[in-house]
Amino acid sequence: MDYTNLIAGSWENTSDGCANVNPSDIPDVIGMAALSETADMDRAVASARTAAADWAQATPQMRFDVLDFIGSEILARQAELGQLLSREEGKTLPEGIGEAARAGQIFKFFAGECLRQTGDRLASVRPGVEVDVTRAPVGVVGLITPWNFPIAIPAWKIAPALAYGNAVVLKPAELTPGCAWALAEIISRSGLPEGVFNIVFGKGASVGQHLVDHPDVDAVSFTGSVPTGRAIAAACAKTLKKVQLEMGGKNPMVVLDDADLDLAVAACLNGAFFSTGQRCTASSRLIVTEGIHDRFVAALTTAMQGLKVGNALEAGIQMGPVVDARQLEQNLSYLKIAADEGGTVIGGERLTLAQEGFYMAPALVSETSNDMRINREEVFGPVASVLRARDYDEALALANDSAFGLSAGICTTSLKQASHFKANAEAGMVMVNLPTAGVDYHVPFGGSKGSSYGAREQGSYAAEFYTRVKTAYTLP
Ligand SMILES: NC(=O)C1=CN([C@@H]2O[C@H](COP(=O)(O)OP(=O)(O)OC[C@H]3O[C@@H](n4cnc5c(N)ncnc54)[C@H](OP(=O)(O)O)[C@@H]3O)[C@@H](O)[C@H]2O)C=CC1
Ligand SMILES: O=C(O)CCC(=O)C(=O)O
Repeated sequence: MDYTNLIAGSWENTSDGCANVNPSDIPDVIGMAALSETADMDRAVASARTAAADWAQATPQMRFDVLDFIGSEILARQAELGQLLSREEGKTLPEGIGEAARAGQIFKFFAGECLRQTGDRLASVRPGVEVDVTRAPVGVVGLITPWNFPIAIPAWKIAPALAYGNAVVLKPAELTPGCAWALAEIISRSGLPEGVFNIVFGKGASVGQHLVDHPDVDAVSFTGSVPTGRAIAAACAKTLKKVQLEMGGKNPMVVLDDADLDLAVAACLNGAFFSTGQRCTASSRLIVTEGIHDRFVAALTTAMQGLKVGNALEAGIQMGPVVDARQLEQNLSYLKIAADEGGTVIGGERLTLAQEGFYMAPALVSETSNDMRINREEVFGPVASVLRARDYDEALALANDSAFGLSAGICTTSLKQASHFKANAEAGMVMVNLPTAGVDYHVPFGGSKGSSYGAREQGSYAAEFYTRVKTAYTLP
């Protein structure tokens, strides 16, 4: 399978390619993705620019029909797309199918948004003058997406971009081109005018950077690592582009003495290890009060060690492989750093299974302190650390002592403490008796502090980024 660029409505052949490797079974090469050059990106941006004006004028019905078509087809093909996703990214098949379904639902939600136009007609402070406040598309938006949600994240950027009348250039992650191409192929048959949506495969450092720097791009939405996000924000400032960044997390999950132990263990098992821990919302710091600490660590260790690790496509597997060799090395090196700094590492061995893949056992690091690197830096693997806290107040202080602020959770049966935590946790998303990861598609997503920058993604709040507010005065 060749994953080729879609520019101005044409699929383009390219000579060079980058292999799409199955992390569960390394010899399984799923396809080859175009290794584009900056000239390809120039043509994609030019195509979007040419198509942008007409799409900005498209009726709500036209936009609805396009997005509804895309959502319906993704939902109808969720099993097949989920299989491709799990094969190229390594999350388990139920997780892959669930993510594909989520992508379909996102397009359906934003199809509805096309019809829910909002605006204000106001009286002016001047007699006889009318004031209209409306939202206009931003223009050409560049979307840069990571490998860990290879269909849902492109979906939650593309769908609002199109719904609010923008033209798009997508640069998906090199590690997971298959889902991005499948999504582009559906979009190419949706009735969307040619050139409104373009996809360019290739390296972030070359074509991704070129998209960010391009003077004809009006806005950039990015999800990925902190260093790349910061560099993109700096580059966007030079050309005064709108920019939206979703980056890392070091998400705390507080477990209080009064928590339902089984529920807390289930929430932490899910939050820390499902999707191989490769979620920016993963519960990576488990902050546990004294009275439940030892029982919690023992129960979570048993549950973690019971997780069936293996080929993402096999039935019954609960944790797939790590996405690639570099990420596996990063995870293992953080476990070594944690041990060197005095933590007790449980699990986390590299695994050799029947198939050659990037496998490791999930890991818990107990007896840690919040100044250790394992608690300050994002690992992005199936690794969670445990911190002891005297009481709720200390647990909250530890939770908030982080450069990140994406998601924060608490397990408690106390309404008082749950309410206090919701109000005082320094995070964009707060979960009570639920994992820190796994969010709804119709409400805002994003964090505070070093996790996010710019307007929120998802739900109707996405309009903030994908539109510009226009104020018009009329003397009739
Ligand atoms: N918050 C999150 O959801 C995610 C966080 N991460 C974190 O980032 C670490 C590294 O993962 P990685 O995939 O390399 O993350 P990156 O931030 O490097 O990549 C994310 C996206 O940005 C692109 N990109 C890379 N460099 C540039 C650039 N200079 N200009 C424009 N686009 C660029 C990448 O392209 P390409 O892939 O082709 O290089 C990819 O599409 C992980 O270990 C994890 O800690 C990773 C993924 C998601
Ligand atoms: O937890 C989720 O549902 C979404 C996580 C996410 O967007 C990410 O890891 O990039």
